[in-house]
Amino acid sequence: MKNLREDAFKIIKSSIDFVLPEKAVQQELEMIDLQDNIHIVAIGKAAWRMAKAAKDFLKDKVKDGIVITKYGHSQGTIESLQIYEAGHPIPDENTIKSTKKAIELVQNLGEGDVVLFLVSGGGSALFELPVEDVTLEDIKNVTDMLLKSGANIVEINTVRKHLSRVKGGNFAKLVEPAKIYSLVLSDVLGDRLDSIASGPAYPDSTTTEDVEKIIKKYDLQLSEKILRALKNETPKHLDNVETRIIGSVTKVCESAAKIAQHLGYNTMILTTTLDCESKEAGSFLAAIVREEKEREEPLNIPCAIILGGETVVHVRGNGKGGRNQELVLSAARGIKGYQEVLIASVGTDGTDGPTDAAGGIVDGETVNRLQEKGIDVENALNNNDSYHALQSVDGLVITGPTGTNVNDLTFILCN
Ligand SMILES: Nc1ncnc2c1ncn2[C@@H]1O[C@H](COP(=O)(O)OP(=O)(O)O)[C@@H](O)[C@H]1O
Ligand SMILES: O=C(O)[C@@H](CO)OP(=O)(O)O
Ligand SMILES: [Mg+2]
Repeated sequence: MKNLREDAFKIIKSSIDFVLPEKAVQQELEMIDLQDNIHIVAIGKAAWRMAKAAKDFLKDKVKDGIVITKYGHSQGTIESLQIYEAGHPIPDENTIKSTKKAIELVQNLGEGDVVLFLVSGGGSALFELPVEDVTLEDIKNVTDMLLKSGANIVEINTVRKHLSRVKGGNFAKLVEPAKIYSLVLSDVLGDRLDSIASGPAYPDSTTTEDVEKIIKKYDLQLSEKILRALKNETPKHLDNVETRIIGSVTKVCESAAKIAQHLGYNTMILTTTLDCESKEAGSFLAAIVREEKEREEPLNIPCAIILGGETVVHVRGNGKGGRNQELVLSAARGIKGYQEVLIASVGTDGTDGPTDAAGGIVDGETVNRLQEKGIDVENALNNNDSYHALQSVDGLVITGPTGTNVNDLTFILCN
């Protein structure tokens, strides 16, 4: 007899453990021969763990360095490195303060120096110094507007890159003539290096024309000042940078598949690029569950169907939630009444939206249980209040910050 819920938590824990950055950083550093005089700059939600792994491996070759991560994401001191925490997903004063420290650290380096740049998602909010005339307040407003617009991360970062002195390849320019060796943990679908953390050390493929299209598409109401600033073009060629991707959503899906198989499920990775509206993704997943229960297609039961990606939410309500929680709550509607089924979805970074949950988990009884509590699913979805709905039926997945960040893992279990 299978315990789907127990298995789901095993799959979540083990597959996230598999994509913690330590091993990947060390393996990459083993393959390259970095000289002395290394300066570490680590940004993003996985920055602390990446920097710790690099320092433990390179030891005294590291001259100095800086870590800029999200609040609650650092785990103590690392010898020779300055550690900072700052605001995410909206940047704050500490973002600017620590970014200035990072610039100080690299701006007078010479040709013999190497910056080991450890990049992970979250970097856009944590690493920022706006172009002239643009204030932190402006950046906060634009970020908030973009995050709620339903724009995907590539579009969001296209705009952010054109308002920044460090994003879109600009940081690499500040590091010249020193070299940059970048190790990147990808949380952008398709591993677009100029989008991950807004590509501070990668030639930017987006242009001011792309920015104009995005402003129109999402009807963004921006001031004259911001529109003027957005005319800044980003570097398209960089000569001092080498880049390697050391982890992505594919890895977490592969590891989830392995664990599910080991637990006795017939397993399939359906996609690693799920990118539609969260609610629509939920409806689609419910349709797959029904197909399994009615016809055992596409897999024989017991089965695990795994998806990776990053859905989007057009936030219109004033509730609390995240894209994974919204996805599963939406899915719960379409699997109502089915026995021995489950749908789970989590952010591998351990935080889904501005909540303390990594994501959510629902089954065929979720909607009935919500009704018993007096919660209407449609109302909760319309108000983007998936967190409180799921909380009332023990449907939240809480992991705390994981120290990695490779997008979202979603899966179905059917028995
Ligand atoms: N109440 C809500 N319900 C659903 N999604 C939300 C809500 N509030 C914010 N979000 C979404 O959460 C996203 C930020 O979540 P977060 O997990 O920090 O993203 P990431 O892990 O990609 O940094 C925003 O893009 C926004 O669309
Ligand atoms: O920093 C960023 O630009 C994005 C993508 O890399 O990460 P997150 O969605 O975690 O903020
Ligand atoms: Mg993201």
